[in-house]
Amino acid sequence: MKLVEYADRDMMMLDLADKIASELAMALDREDRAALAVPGGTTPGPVFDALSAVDLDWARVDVMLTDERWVPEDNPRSNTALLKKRLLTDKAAAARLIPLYGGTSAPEDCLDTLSEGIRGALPLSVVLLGMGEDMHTASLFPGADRLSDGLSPKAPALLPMRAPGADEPRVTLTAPVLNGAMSKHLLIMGEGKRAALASAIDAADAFDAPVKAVLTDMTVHWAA
Ligand SMILES: O=C1O[C@H](COP(=O)(O)O)[C@@H](O)[C@H](O)[C@H]1O
Repeated sequence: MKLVEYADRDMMMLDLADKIASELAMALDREDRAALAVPGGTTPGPVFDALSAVDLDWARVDVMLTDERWVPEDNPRSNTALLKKRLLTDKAAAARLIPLYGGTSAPEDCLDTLSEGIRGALPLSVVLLGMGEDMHTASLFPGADRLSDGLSPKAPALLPMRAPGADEPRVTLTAPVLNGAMSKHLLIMGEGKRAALASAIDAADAFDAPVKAVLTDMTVHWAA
């Protein structure tokens, strides 16, 4: 794992967007298509704003979330709504969205269809992850009902996840899919998350600190 500390948050967002854009461009030089997975939540919006304006052959890029809260797009907690509003706009509007929400009452009811779409886009060229102060990443939460399945090297690409720390059912890309990305970035801000990262590094295993499962070869981007 490599930790990059930035003097300020704005600089971090712009630098990170630039890095992701060049990694996608390199992937498109090698392959017909590139795949980018990004988090939801409160942190990545400014990276999305910067990325969406980048000149790239977006029509050859598949974009998916690392995880989704099982809520419709008109719910303010919808990660898909954030993605559509802040990333899949401007030049990046030409990218193909691989959905992680299927509109059924439970994720299990359309898991096969969603998984099929994801499998067709793998492996990921670039993954950008977020992290909560509870050390969850994507929707791999401490204490989640299927955490052990999600951390397994034999995990399917996508799993439903329910956890005491999550307000609603989730779906999440699993550890092997996240770790299979050619390039991995973790974006965190503030002292609380910096301390959480340190705790995860020191943790005995990933069950109490799921982000630990994806830290190998990770670049962590942090600003106070
Ligand atoms: O619930 C989620 O939380 C994490 C962290 O979100 P943040 O608001 O602290 O940035 C996020 O990475 C994940 O995609 C999201 O579903």
